[in-house]
Amino acid sequence: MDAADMGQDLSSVLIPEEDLQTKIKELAGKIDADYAGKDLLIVGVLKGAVMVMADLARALHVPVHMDWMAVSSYGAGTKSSGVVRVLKDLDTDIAGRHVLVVEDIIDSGLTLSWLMNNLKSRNPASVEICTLLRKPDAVKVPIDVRYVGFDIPNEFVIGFGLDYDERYRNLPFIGTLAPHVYGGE
Ligand SMILES: O=P(O)(O)OC[C@H]1O[C@H](OP(=O)(O)OP(=O)(O)O)[C@H](O)[C@@H]1O
Ligand SMILES: Nc1nc2[nH]cnc2c(=O)[nH]1
Ligand SMILES: [Mg+2]
Repeated sequence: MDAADMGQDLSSVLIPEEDLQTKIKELAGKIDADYAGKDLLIVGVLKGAVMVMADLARALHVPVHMDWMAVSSYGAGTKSSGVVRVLKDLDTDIAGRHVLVVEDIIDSGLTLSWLMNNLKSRNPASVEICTLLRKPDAVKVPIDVRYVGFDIPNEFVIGFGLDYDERYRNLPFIGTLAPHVYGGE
């Protein structure tokens, strides 16, 4: 599916595919430098982080282990419920490990704030965050983020892993959804 196929659902392309790929390679370069000589576990937060995790992992040169957690706080809406549900836990014991959490977006920050507390209680050697997108104007809880791709405006975005009611995750770019799709103005 491309922008043309989306017809009237898409309001605009916010970040084109090429810019996403360039940025992910840049982030991978920083991570490679910071974790040289270390044993790194990258943890993707399902489902949104699937695309960034897959592309980031392939752009990294340091050896990595990969694991996944599935958490959800948005359900079918465009607002965080604030209640984080763990749908799948890690398979890995992270005690003593260097962990890098990979996310698609920090919006209110509620998901990652909860997740970081949860992961820190398991005594990793270190735990840091890499997020492709962040909405500075929407953050409700301060989060210490080591790697950020793009700071974006406070609009509901879709594509590159991000869904609206489970649709649009497969778009190769980040777009904004036309308000009529989710009942806005
Ligand atoms: O900073 P926050 O306001 O907490 O929002 C960010 C979270 O919301 C989305 O996940 P969602 O709960 O929609 O699940 P999904 O990844 O399966 O789509 C996104 O992937 C982040 O995990
Ligand atoms: N699809 C999507 N999911 C989100 N979860 C938190 N913020 C967003 C957003 O802007 N878009
Ligand atoms: Mg998510």
